[in-house]
Amino acid sequence: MAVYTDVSDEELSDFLTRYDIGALVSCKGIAEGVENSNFLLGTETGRFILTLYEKRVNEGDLPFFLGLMDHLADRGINCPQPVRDRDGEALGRLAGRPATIVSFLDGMWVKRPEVSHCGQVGEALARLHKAGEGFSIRRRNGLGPDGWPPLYAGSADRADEVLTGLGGEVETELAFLQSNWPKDLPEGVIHADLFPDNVFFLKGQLSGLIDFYFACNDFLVYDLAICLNAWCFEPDGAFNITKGRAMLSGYTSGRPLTDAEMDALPVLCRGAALRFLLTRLYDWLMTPPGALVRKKDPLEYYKKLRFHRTATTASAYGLELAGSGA
Ligand SMILES: Nc1ncnc2c1ncn2[C@@H]1O[C@H](COP(=O)(O)OP(=O)(O)O)[C@@H](O)[C@H]1O
Ligand SMILES: N[C@@H](CCOP(=O)(O)O)C(=O)O
Repeated sequence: MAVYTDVSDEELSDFLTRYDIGALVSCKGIAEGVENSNFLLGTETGRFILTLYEKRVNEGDLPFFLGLMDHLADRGINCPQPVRDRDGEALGRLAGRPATIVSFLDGMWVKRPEVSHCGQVGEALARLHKAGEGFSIRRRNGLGPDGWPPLYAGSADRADEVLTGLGGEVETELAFLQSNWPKDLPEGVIHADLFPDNVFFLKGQLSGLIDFYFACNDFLVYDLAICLNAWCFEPDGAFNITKGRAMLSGYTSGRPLTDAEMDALPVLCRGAALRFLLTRLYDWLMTPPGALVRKKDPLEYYKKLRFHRTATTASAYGLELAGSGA
C-alpha cells in the first residue's frame, strides 16, 4: 500500500487551518499507488486528495507537476487541481514531507481494459498533448534513454536471479536503443505513466486523468508507445491489435502522426517496454522485505519487449499505413 508517512490528527488539523476548505471530517489512507503517500480527506466542503511526496520525488520538480496540473485544468483536461492556501501557496509541508491538497476526481480505473477504453485513452492522450502546449516550465525525462544505463547498473549484478539470461538481453537491448533511438521528433509535455490505474472512467466514458508525477518533456509519440504497452496487451502476453488500432485511431483523430513518428513507433515501443522493465526490475530486487510497496512483475515487460522486437513497422500495432492496404 502507499502510505509511507504517518500523519497525526493534530498535525493534519493544524495543516488544514491554512486552507479555506472547511474542517476535517474524515481521513483515510489510500492503498493504491506506489510513489507517494496519499490520503482521501473529507472536509465540511467536500472530498480532496492529500499527497505527501516521498523520497523518489525530487522537490525541485514539484513546481513543474503542480503548475502542469493547473495549466491542463485551465485548458479543459479533467485532472486534479492543486488547492491553494490563503497565501496562494499550493505546496506546503506536513509530517516532515512536502505536501499538497488536490481536488478529488470521481470515477474508477478499469482492471480489464476493453477496445472502447483504449480508443478513449488515445483520444485523451492527443487532447493532453495539445493542452500541454505553451506550458512554460520544462522537465527533462530522467527515465529516458540516458537514464536507462545508470538505472540498470543498480540491478545488473542480480538480473539473472529473475530470469536466466535476462542481464544479457537487457544489455543487448540497451545497446540497440542507444544506436537506434530517433532524433528530432515533435516534442512536448508527456504524461509518461498513463497506465490504466491513472485513468478514470464513469459509466464507460473516460472521466479524468491522474498521477502526473512522471510528466516531462519528451517525444509526444513516446507517450503513445507507453500507452500501447500499458493498455493493449492481454493478460496472456499477446498484443491485441484491435485495441492498438482503436488507440492509434483515437490518438490520430486528435493529433495526426508525422511519417517520422510512424516510422519510429516500433523502436519507441521497445524503449517504453525497457523503461518499465528496468524500473520494475530495480524495485523487484531492491525493495526490502516487509516494505509496504506492491512490487510489479518485470517479466511482464520483458515479454512485451520481445513482441516489439518482431514489429518492423507501425502496422504491427494496427496503424494503417498509406499504400500498405493494412
Ligand atoms: N485526484 C484524485 N481523485 C481521486 N482519487 C485519486 C486522486 N489522486 C489519487 N487518487 C487515488 O489514489 C491512488 C494513488 O494515486 P497515484 O497518484 O497513482 O499515487 P502514486 O503516485 O503514489 O502512484 C489512485 O489509484 C486513486 O485511487
Ligand atoms: N506504472 C508503473 C508504476 C508506477 O505506478 P503508479 O502507481 O505511480 O502509476 C508500472 O506499472 O511499472
